[in-house]
This record gives sequence, structure tokens and C-alpha cells, in this order.
Amino acid sequence: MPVVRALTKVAKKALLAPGCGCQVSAVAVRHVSFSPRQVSNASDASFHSVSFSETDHPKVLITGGLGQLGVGLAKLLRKRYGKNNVILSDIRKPPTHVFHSGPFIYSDILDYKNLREIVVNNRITWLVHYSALLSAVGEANVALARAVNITGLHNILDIAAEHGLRLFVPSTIGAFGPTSPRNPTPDLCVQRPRTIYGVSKVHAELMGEYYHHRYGLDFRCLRYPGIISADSQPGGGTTDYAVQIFHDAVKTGKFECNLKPDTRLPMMYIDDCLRATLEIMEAPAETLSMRTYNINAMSFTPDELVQEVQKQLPDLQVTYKIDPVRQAIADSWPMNFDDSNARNDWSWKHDYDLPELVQTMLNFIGSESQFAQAN
Ligand SMILES: NC(=O)C1=CN([C@@H]2O[C@H](COP(=O)(O)OP(=O)(O)OC[C@H]3O[C@@H](n4cnc5c(N)ncnc54)[C@H](O)[C@@H]3O)[C@@H](O)[C@H]2O)C=CC1
Ligand SMILES: CC(=O)[C@H](N)C(=O)O
Repeated sequence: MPVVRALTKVAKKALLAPGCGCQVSAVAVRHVSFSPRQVSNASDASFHSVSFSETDHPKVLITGGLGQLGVGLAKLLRKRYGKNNVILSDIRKPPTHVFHSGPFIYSDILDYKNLREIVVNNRITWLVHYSALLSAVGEANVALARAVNITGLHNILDIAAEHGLRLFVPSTIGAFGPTSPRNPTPDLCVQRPRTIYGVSKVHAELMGEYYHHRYGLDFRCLRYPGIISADSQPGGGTTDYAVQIFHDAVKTGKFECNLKPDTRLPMMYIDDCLRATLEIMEAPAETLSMRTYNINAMSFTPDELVQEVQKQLPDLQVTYKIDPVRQAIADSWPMNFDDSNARNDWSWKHDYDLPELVQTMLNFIGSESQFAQAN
């Protein structure tokens, strides 16, 4: 598969480069007057939150923008800030409609110099860091997940701190583990995830908060539940079944589920997720009592989802063939997410519960499939 080959090549390059972290450090120290790696004591901390004036539009860069979430986020942000103020980037080739919908640029987050050029040349003020390997693909390629999710994040943090960017990095329900309280899971509790994905996301939360306190980096982070979208495909996670069921139900009337029928996980419709992202990015700093928030909308099991879909498509046939890797991951994740801090601090509120989600997904995929048949 070309994408997998490209990713593996990138990872090998990063991992085999002599002291790949040190190379980045050398670049930062040589060319930048202020670098987190140069600041020797807290009183010198001199990275101030964006010189961005609230009356100006931000200039946004989205990394890993061709995955499940990036294209939708770019569409939302472009509507608000103008088409040319939001740049999508990825290491993959964009489909034609994405390429023509606004600025797209190649960016490998493991290439620090290239990242810095993009930020400088485009006068970026906000960075949304979406590049990652998700939970299931991460377990299948730990070395690559470590490079992209951890080394890549280090590059992003340094670039954001050096250039005074507002930085958004999503975390996940996967940042919790079997020893966390699971029903519900609060913002602050034991976090001992058992996947490289989860470990890298806890690392991202802690590093972002550290850079915020140490260097004044304007770091903002939401822990997303499993995200469900109709017009973009998930990238290899544990919650992917909750997207696939809609496509299979409409196209074949049959669905094989890879999680047990009673596996309960927090989930959210993509529109709520993207709106939450916009809201946390726009929230005045003084409303944020924390820098990493849980957000939630609903929580369901495969069995409950099937029952809701069958209200619309009663002939849907469902079988279960459990994937042991995904099942073990799901069994260690939150069942319900406590997002009361987000609701109190910056008035987070979801719009979609399970019935609206199912109706919206079936309407979208159904009309798309009718259109395809007619053409
Ligand atoms: N989709 C979901 O259900 C959830 C997503 N998130 C987080 O949201 C973010 C976006 O998620 P998705 O869009 O679903 O992910 P995805 O897996 O669909 O897309 C990730 C993108 O990162 C790109 N990428 C990989 N290596 C790269 C590199 N070296 N340089 C630049 N780009 C690279 C890939 O080409 C891909 O387009 C991720 O950080 C993920 O952890 C968190 C919780 C739930
Ligand atoms: C919840 C997530 O972070 C993602 N969808 C995954 O299942 O890995």
C-alpha cells in the first residue's frame, strides 16, 4: 500500500538518522534566537502567547490534514477566517476536490526545517496538530507510532514555542487505561494507558502543559471520544466500527462487528468535535482553568447502535467477529467521559445524541449512494 510504504520510509528515515532528536536540537539552537532548549531557568521564560490580535484572522496550519478530521476542520475554519487563511498539510497526495478547495502544502512533521519554513513563509499564527497514528495501527507499527506521535510532537512544540503560535493538539479517550476510573472518567485521574497511542497522547498532554507553564506556550488540548463521520474514513482506530456500520448497512445490509456487543465507549458526531475545536481555540485564555479537557456527547455499545440503526433499516444483519487487539484496547478505555469542566469553563455543549447521529449518518450515506447509482 503506497501510504503505508511512504509512512514506513518516513519512520525509517527518522529512526535511522543519527540521533534524530539531536539533529532537531542542533537546528533549533543554531538558527533561532529563542528556543525552549536554550532557556536555562524559569525566570528567562520568554515565549509569550501569540502576537495575534483578536481583530485579525488567524493564519492556521493543520498538520495530518487528510485524515478523518482535517478536511472537515479546514472547511469550518475557512468559512470563518477565509479560504486562504487555513492551510491543510499532510504527507499524502490530496484528492482533487480537497486540492481545489483551498491551500494545501506537503509537510512531514518529522522534518523540522520544512515545518519551520512553512510557519515562517506563511506567517502562521495557529497550529492544529492532527498528524498521528491511531490506536490499532499504532499497535501494528510501534516504531512508526513512536516517531510520528512523539518525535513529531516534539518538533511541533518547539516550532510553536519559537514562533509564539497558539497550538491545538487533540488527545483521546485512549489516554486512559485499565487503572483509570472508567464510568465516568474525570479530567484528572490515573492515566496508565496500555497502547503506544495512549502513551504518546499522555506525553503530548504533559509536554504541552509543561511548555505552557515553562515557556508561556498557548497550548490547548481536547480529549476527543471516538469520532463518527459520513464523508471521511477513520484512520485505523478502535472506534472505527461505529463508522463502518453505516456504510455497510446502506450498501450491503450486512455488518460484521469487531468488538463485543456490550463494549461501551464514548462517541461524538464530527460536527460537534470540530465545533468544540473551534470553540476551545477561540476561548479567551482567562476562561480556561485547565489546558487539557475531556469532551463528550454520547456513550453506546455496538448492540445499542445496531438497535438504533435497525429502527431505520430493520433488515440489517449483524454478526460479531471479535478482533482481540481492538477488544483489549476498548476494554481498557473509558465507558463514559466526564466533561463537566469543559461545560463549566467555556460552555461546551454537544448537539448530537445517538438518534440524531444515526439519522444524520443514514441520510448522508443514503443520499450519496443513491447519487452514485444514478450516475
Ligand atoms: N478520529 C477519531 O476518532 C479521533 C481522533 N483523535 C485525534 O485527532 C487527530 C486527527 O485524527 P484523524 O483525522 O482521525 O487521524 P487519521 O489517522 O485519519 O489521519 C492522520 C493523518 O496524519 C498523517 N500523517 C502520518 N504521518 C505523518 C507525518 N510524518 N507527517 C505529517 N502527517 C502525517 C496521515 O497521512 C493522516 O492523513 C489525531 O491526532 C487523533 O489522535 C483523537 C480521538 C478520536
Ligand atoms: C478514540 C480514538 O482516539 C481513535 N478513534 C481510536 O479508536 O484510536
